[in-house]
Amino acid sequence: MTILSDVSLLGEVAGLARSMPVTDAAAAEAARARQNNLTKPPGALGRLEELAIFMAGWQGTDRPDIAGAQALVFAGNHGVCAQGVNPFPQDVTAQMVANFEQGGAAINQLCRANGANLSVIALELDRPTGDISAGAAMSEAETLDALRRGAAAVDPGASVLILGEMGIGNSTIAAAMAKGAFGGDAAHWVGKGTGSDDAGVARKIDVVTRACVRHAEARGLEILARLGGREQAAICGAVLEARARRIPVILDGFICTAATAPLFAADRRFLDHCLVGHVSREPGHARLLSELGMRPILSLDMALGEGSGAAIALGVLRAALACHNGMATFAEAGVSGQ
Ligand SMILES: Cc1cc2ncn([C@H]3O[C@H](COP(=O)(O)O)[C@@H](O)[C@H]3O)c2cc1C
Ligand SMILES: O=C(O)c1cccnc1
Repeated sequence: MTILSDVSLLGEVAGLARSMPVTDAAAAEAARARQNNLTKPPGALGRLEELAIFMAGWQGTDRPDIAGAQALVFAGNHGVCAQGVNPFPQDVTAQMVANFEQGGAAINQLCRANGANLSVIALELDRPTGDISAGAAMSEAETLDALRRGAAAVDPGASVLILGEMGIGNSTIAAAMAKGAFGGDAAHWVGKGTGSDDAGVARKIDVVTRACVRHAEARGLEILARLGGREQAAICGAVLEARARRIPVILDGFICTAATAPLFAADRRFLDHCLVGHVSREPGHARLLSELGMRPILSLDMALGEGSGAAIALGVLRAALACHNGMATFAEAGVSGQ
């Protein structure tokens, strides 16, 4: 059973926001009180203190744990590649999935280095979604199917969930989703992706502009069906399932964050349990984070995807919780307070 088991129409997803668990204010307050008693000047661990308190609220305990970290990378292919928006050939999606399975990608190393258990889920790579500049990416049934795949992939026992994506052409999809949710010029959302030249970026801007004109009436989860893709829908499904199970989520870069924009557009409370691991070099990401009111944990000039920035941020979260759970209080250590 997942949170989506009883959902048969996309329009029903927005209604789930009403019955979602919220952060446990008492647990967060107890964690804040503990932080203020630890042997350091108040607030001296800065953002690490806020991260520990955030984890406490979602896990519902003043001593949050991070032992079972799960990383999920969803892969999909996109019909919009027919528009020449991708420097690398579409076959690279499946080739990278094989590379993930053999342990050879950046995300494999970053999960190993930061203690996350990685699974890769390929979503019908031999059947790309529709070209968003010519029609809808997915039907309602296809969207629901990918949402369910994402929800089903979440380990109910995970202490934190890292999300990532792989899909050649999906920096164009991310720009279209961000524009669909927040408006603005396509040029504000489009970037080089894997290394488009100026002509390639101009093509991406044109495609995103045309797609958003075609799908101008899309709202909420319809943005996902019309302008998104399977890995984007699976990310949304995983975010929803994690929320139902009170599992905090770390989103990755521009593409992963943009995947969740339809949830935010449907009901902004859907992303309350999500952190953003890093701000990507892709210029639309900082703009998107400002629209979402989210502050990234890291800024490392990365533009990779795969969940890479989120996996590195897991290391920061681990450091935050090591201090929170392991430090002595002033009383325990016999250190004088103020
Ligand atoms: C070898 C390789 C590994 C990757 N890992 C993530 N991406 C990233 O690049 C893609 C998006 O960029 P664009 O829209 O320009 O195609 C996505 O698959 C994303 O995850 C990769 C891309 C490549 C080429
Ligand atoms: O920020 C991202 O998610 C990103 C940017 C470029 C290429 N792939 C992913």
